[in-house]
Amino acid sequence: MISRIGELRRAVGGMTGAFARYAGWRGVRAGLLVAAGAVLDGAGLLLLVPIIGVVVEGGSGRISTALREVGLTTPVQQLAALILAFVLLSALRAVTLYTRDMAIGRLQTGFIESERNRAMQALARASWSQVVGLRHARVTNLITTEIQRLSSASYFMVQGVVLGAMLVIQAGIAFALAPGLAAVAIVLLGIGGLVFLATQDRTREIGSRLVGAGQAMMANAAGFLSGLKTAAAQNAQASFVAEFETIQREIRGNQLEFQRRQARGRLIFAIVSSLLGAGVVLVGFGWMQVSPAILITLVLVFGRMSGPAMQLYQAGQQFVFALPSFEAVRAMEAEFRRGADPHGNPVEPPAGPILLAAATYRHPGGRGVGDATLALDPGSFVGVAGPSGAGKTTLIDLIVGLLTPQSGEVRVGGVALEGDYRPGWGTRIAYVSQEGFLFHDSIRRNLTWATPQASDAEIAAALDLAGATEIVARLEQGLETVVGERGTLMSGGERQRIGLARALLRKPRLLVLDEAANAIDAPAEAALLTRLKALDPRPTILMISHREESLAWCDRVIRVEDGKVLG
Ligand SMILES: Nc1ncnc2c1ncn2[C@@H]1O[C@H](COP(=O)(O)OP(=O)(O)OP(=O)(O)O)[C@@H](O)[C@H]1O
Repeated sequence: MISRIGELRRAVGGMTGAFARYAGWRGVRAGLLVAAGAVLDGAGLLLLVPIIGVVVEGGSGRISTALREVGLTTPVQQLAALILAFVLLSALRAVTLYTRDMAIGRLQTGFIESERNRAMQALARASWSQVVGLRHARVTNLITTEIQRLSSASYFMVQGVVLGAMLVIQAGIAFALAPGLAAVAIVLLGIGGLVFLATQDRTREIGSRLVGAGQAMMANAAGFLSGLKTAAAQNAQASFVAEFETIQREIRGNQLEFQRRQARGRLIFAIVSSLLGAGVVLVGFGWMQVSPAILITLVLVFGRMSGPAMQLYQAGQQFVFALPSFEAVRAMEAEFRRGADPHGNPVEPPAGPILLAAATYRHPGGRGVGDATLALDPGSFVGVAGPSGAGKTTLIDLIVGLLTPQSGEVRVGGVALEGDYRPGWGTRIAYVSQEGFLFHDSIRRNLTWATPQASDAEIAAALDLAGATEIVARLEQGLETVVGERGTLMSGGERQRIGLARALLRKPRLLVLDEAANAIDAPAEAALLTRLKALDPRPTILMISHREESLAWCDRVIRVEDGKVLG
């Protein structure tokens, strides 16, 4: 049990530490506001003693004596003064709580934003070899659903701090009023806290299972959506739906179990706290001869404590339940950071040829490219050919700097493609894939995604070069037409031309065409390649293709076979 509590403590420490590091001095300010709110709350409660004293006993306490000394002799005068003080205190408390809640709200939303940004930055900086094996559903789930749960974890964590501060002050008041009685109640509360801790590893486990089920649900939905056409054509939707339903059942089961635990907690708490209240009245009245004003105030204090104590219990449970989301988000981030390149300022490599000297990259499993030696002059138009799985993409990934050779070297303009040169080289590359990679937005936004400053004239020139002017002219809304998810409202050839126009708009030093024109008919492709060859200045063009008639346009063709680069 000790080790389980230790593990839970470490997990709680991880999240609270992250929050504290994010909050910094703003956290100190919020903490002071929390403390001030609790103190004012306690002061309001303490003021009840003289108020009840005046009402019940006609004013015999120390405060009544002090009030008499300043000229407030009748109980009505004293009550009026005390109630005025109470109202002022309540107003001050309300203002403090407002400021506190705003400060906490800002911290909480800022924390979530920073966690989301951290995760995205880590993803953006992760090495390609890590990213390539990534389950998209996992990332999507983590940066949406799990970060949302993390948001509720941070809410309950902060709420726990606020409630804890209130309880400490109230316990202090109870202790000041009747030390013996309060000590017993406080010890019992402490035992309750320990029991709580010891039973929460199960709550955390349910939370972890929910993270797993959430990822499975996202993977199912993503798989279904990406294979929608195939599934619909083959009437195979039922298997996705069946899997989806199974995952839903698992999610519901976990959520129900958590709710059962919460409800059971509330039940036990309600019984124990009413027994405690009854015990306080009986013991205080029967044995300890506590004065009525103090006894009534004590009952009010305990009554007032039971709500926050119950909320604290529930907040603690909710926090532990959502904690695995924080752990999952941070685990993903750590995974990305492990293999990431240190990022400085991108520096463009000097002009000059691209050289590969015995560059080798082997994927897990041993396939890839070995001992590739090659020189590509600026402005050359080079074809890359070879059977499927031969290593063409791996070779290109080495040239563009997505992969770092495990041995050998890639040099651009005389410098090794390392450190700041790698991202710098990336800024001068345009990569066009077979799919065209369009996202659900207008053609204009798709075109200017990497070059937001591009003018209309530049856009028109790029569309012309890619042979896409006609395509856009045919559309009622022209450049403002939305292309659908992954460009599905356009044909394959149209997508490829828009993708190519976007690449040309970048005016790259290296243009990679990865089967980027295979959906365009042969005469149109010939016209396109003629225009590309005539570009002045011409970027180095690397064109992967399986079509011999396309490769015939190149100045030179490199053949890749079984991981070996020939020519
Ligand atoms: N991330 C990876 N992990 C493990 N093996 C990989 C990975 N990426 C590629 N491979 C393997 O390395 C070999 C070369 O792959 P590559 O994608 O470079 O081939 P290719 O010539 O571009 O093929 P295609 O023409 O089919 O696109 C293949 O056998 C492939 O299965």
